[in-house]
Amino acid sequence: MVDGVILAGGMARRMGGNDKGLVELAGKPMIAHAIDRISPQVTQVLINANRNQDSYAEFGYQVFNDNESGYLGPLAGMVTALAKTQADYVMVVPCDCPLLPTDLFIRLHAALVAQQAELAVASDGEREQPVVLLLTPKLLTSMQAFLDAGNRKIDDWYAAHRYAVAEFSDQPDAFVNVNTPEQKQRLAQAIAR
Ligand SMILES: Nc1nc2c(ncn2[C@@H]2O[C@H](COP(=O)(O)OP(=O)(O)OP(=O)(O)O)[C@@H](O)[C@H]2O)c(=O)[nH]1
Repeated sequence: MVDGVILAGGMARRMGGNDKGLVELAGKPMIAHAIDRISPQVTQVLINANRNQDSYAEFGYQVFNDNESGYLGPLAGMVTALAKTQADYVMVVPCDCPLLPTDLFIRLHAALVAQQAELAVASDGEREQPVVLLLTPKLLTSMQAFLDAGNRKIDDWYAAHRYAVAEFSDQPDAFVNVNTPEQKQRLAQAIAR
């Protein structure tokens, strides 16, 4: 079993505070693009959101918040997901990457197994994508302790583990990420072409 967790719990300051997952891109809310890419690959989709939960629930999937006071960053969403999952794996993706690979799970899993790793992270060939991870529930204790100690940087957390890297250099746009209204407009134009 694989839970696909879509992180939509940020403040989206660069988007002017508009809830990024609900902002429209090419005719549908941004998170709907991630759902379309991820849902065929996982057993169930879970949405991690800290506001507008009723709107997120309309997509038909379970919605959960960070269970922490304040916005502590994506790690807080991941910790909560690992604490509640019943699945063998949790695949985490952000809500603001509309072109995620349709073979994301299979390749993260293959890398994890081949490299006998504890987790796998995606890379675009140049940079690791710290919010695109394949995790197992065993990692909860370590992630919770890292967060409780005041740490927030995901790559610092996983660097202390045996981690595999799955490269997607064959899909150069896979992790194109939308943070600002200008980036959103550029991507909408590219999708329309
Ligand atoms: N659960 C949760 N997810 C978060 C939090 N902060 C960011 N994220 C998610 O992590 C991913 C990357 O977030 P960023 O773009 O760095 O942060 P953001 O808050 O969405 O946007 P900015 O405020 O413009 O930096 C997105 O999917 C966010 O929804 C948080 O405090 N909790």
